[in-house]
Amino acid sequence: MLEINDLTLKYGESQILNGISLTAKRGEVTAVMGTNGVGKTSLLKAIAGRHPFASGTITVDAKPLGSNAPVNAAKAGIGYVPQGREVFPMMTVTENLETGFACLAGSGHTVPDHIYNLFPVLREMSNRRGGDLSGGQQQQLAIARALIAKPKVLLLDEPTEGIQPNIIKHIGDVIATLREQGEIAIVLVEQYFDFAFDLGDRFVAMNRGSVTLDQPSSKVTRSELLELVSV
Ligand SMILES: Nc1ncnc2c1ncn2[C@@H]1O[C@H](COP(=O)(O)OP(=O)(O)OP(=O)(O)O)[C@@H](O)[C@H]1O
Repeated sequence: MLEINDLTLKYGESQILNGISLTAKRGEVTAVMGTNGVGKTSLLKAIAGRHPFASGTITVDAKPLGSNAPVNAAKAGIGYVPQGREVFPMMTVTENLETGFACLAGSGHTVPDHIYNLFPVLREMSNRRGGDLSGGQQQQLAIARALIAKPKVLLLDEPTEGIQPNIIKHIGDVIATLREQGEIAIVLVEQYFDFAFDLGDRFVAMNRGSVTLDQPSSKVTRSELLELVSV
């Protein structure tokens, strides 16, 4: 379980997160929503160790994460799929996937079948360069790479952005499968409202670096949430 308590984050003198607290449980999709610039990506970057937080705590299964150390976050069980995917364009699909092993001890790891079963297109394209894949295929590769190290928490930053509808549907199905397997806490940052609304077990709405709503799906109506996260 991921627990965030009173987290603040700054870029220089600008405070962007003003005391964020939230909990994401295994086997649940926690959807973090809000308009452009409210701090959703910054929150994920803090959890993933990509940007230092100024104060507050982040724990995974009660163990605190340090600030600004991506490899330590990965070792602690954080899988991060950044906005824009960050696929290595000159490396093959298999090589991209193998970078996911970097935070694991030992060597000689091979990509497990269950990863290819979730994303069959990656098996077909295993020798193609990352940069030659379509946006949707790259998104699947980025999610698969994050799953390689068997994370306890999966952070997804706008996985539907710029992706064609049939692949959006497939990514939604994969997220639902991961939820059913019950081993990962999924934190979904998403601007595509209905995608997030259909998948979310818990909704966290943000505005100007603060949480304005944090409720299970049973206690939030579509119109209430839509009003909170619309411009
Ligand atoms: N590296 C940075 N340096 C300075 N300011 C930044 C930096 N990254 C983001 N910001 C600012 O921090 C605020 C929050 O940005 P962030 O990307 O976290 O928001 P967001 O909710 O994810 O928005 P979006 O949906 O557009 O990605 C914005 O005002 C943004 O301009």
